[in-house]
Amino acid sequence: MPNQQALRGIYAITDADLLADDTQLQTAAESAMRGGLKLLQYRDKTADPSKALRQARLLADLCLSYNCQLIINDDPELAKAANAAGVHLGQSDSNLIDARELLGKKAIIGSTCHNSIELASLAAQSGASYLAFGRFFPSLTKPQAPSACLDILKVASQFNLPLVAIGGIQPEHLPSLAKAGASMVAVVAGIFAQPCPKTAVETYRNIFEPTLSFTSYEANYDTLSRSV
Ligand SMILES: Cc1ncc(COP(=O)(O)OP(=O)(O)O)c(N)n1
Ligand SMILES: Cc1ncsc1CCOP(=O)(O)O
Ligand SMILES: [Mg+2]
Repeated sequence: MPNQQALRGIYAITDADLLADDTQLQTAAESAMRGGLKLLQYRDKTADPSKALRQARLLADLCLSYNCQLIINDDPELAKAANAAGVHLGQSDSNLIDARELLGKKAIIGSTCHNSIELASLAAQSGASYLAFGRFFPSLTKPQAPSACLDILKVASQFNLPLVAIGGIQPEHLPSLAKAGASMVAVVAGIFAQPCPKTAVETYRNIFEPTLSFTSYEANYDTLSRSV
């Protein structure tokens, strides 16, 4: 299991349409990491298991060099095979408790909660490492994703878990998301549809990170845990 770091800051998610082959994936992911990315999700819905394993391992190697944590979307077995830091599970994916058993207590396991405090409560009880809400804004990557409103983040602070906001997030949205309680923002197109992912990550970080210190769930934590 790679080193654990605080779950806060920018969370980039890859996209198979935007990054069509291994070279594009590697180049874009490395560029994002050179911009200071510390959390990356591998998301490929094309369901080709051999490609998925090859690319997940490629990203895992790259993440090691940049001290970035790799999360695999949907697939706990792939996360294990690639020695990733964890997995992100939606409501139609594998069961969180089974994934925890497979990956161990140190694994990062995220759960999609859409706009629902009931789903968040279930995920928290099942041992989720973070709760993801969204989509907050129109998204070209997943236009049909159920929408969420900022208030859900405020209500979800009761779980004392890192809260992720996702869906159409642009730099100008960051102050309101941080103020509402997001400790991470998950971004696909805002980073990987840009000509330079490094510059994009720097732009998001420069706006989000200073705001976070005073507004995230970590405000109650010892400053030592603030280590993006
Ligand atoms: C950080 C983060 N949040 C939400 C999702 C969406 O997961 P899911 O609902 O399972 O949808 P797909 O991504 O599988 O289409 C995510 N991947 N990451
Ligand atoms: C996977 C996912 N789940 C809800 S919105 C979304 C896509 C986010 O991508 P983008 O940042 O390009 O809107
Ligand atoms: Mg899923």
